[in-house]
Amino acid sequence: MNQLLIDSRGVSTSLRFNEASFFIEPTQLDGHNSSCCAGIYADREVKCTEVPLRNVIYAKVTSGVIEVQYLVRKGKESSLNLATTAGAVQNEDSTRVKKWCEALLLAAYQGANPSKNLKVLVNPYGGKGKARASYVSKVEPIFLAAGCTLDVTYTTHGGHAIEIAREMKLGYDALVVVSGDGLIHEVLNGIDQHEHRDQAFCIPIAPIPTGSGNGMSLNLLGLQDGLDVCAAALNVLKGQPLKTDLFSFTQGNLRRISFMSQTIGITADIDIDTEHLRWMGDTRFVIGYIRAVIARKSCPIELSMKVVEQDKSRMMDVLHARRAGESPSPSSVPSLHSADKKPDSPSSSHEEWTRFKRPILWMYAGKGPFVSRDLMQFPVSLADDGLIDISIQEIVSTL
Ligand SMILES: Nc1ncnc2c1ncn2[C@@H]1O[C@H](COP(=O)(O)OP(=O)(O)OP(=O)(O)O)[C@@H](O)[C@H]1O
Repeated sequence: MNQLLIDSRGVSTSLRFNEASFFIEPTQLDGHNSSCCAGIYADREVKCTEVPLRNVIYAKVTSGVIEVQYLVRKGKESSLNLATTAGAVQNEDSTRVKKWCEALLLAAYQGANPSKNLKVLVNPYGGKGKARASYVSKVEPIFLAAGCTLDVTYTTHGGHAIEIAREMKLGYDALVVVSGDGLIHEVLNGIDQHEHRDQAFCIPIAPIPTGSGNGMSLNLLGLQDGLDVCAAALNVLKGQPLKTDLFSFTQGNLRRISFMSQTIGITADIDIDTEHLRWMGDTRFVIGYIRAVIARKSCPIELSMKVVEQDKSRMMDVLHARRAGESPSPSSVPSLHSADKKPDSPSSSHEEWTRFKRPILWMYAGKGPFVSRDLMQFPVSLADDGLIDISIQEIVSTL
């Protein structure tokens, strides 16, 4: 039977797991186990804690004391926190207890190694400036509990992450970026200059959301968990690598890699004009947007694009088919273009380009869906569809 009895702070407690969950359940002191997941123990309520196996971080036994660490929520809507159940094992031989811990870990990690080799970058300047505190108090304890090897660098200046990623050793299981999207942008551009660029691009990048927008984390983990640093740390340990498109863009002679969005007009100004409002978190973008819309600053652009789809309902059909697994993701990813290869231009290509030349308030191009919690800018975007989604706000008369 897959159950262990421990003495946890004077209370006899049963630990067991099945293929979905790990259960911690106080039992009767006389050793008679309650058979369900809630009951009456003495004159107080006995509660069984059910933890999804995905949230189990580690289990070990040392000198007859077992310790299981896992992430739990205090309430349905609250964020995850690291918790520990520990106690002396009752009437069990040590070999069986060791095997029980191994079996729990095997189920919780589905055979993967919990103890990962991680390169961690922390940007103390991002968002509200709380990255260092969040990392030390919440994220690092989770990695250490899982037995990870950590190589941590706190960035000291803008551009620092480019330098680190450019020189980075290969062989990390993941590159953990404790910041917002700006630092991820730097990391990708550093990797783009790496001596072994293709291999370096294969190291998964895992965001821990401590910036302002945190679009990448929201897109990976969803609205409930996208801003939860513990959920993001869990993703580092348990997530599966996901391939995503990158864009290359050139401004003057400078070529850069972009992963989320490029924008022109007031949406670009918002980011820059609200730098002094960092203390507000992502609310700074809402304030900036309202101010800019009232000012209605016109932006002249000329845009040439190869249009794949303009019909919104057909875009939704494609999205639903992918989500339902009816249409497969692209089986092979095109190889990376070298930095000196210029994309074809409207004048050099025979393919059909659509030209747009009217005054606008903003043009937003990229992948999503979210660029921040309040802005689902690219609702039908898929990570690997090979497309850049473009939305344009023309200036319309209010008369
Ligand atoms: N120690 C530092 N001091 C000043 N700036 C830094 C430092 N370390 C990194 N930076 C810069 O901070 C910029 C913003 O970082 P980050 O993306 O983490 O936060 P954010 O802009 O608040 O979040 P988001 O991009 O999600 O809106 C980065 O592009 C980087 O150039």
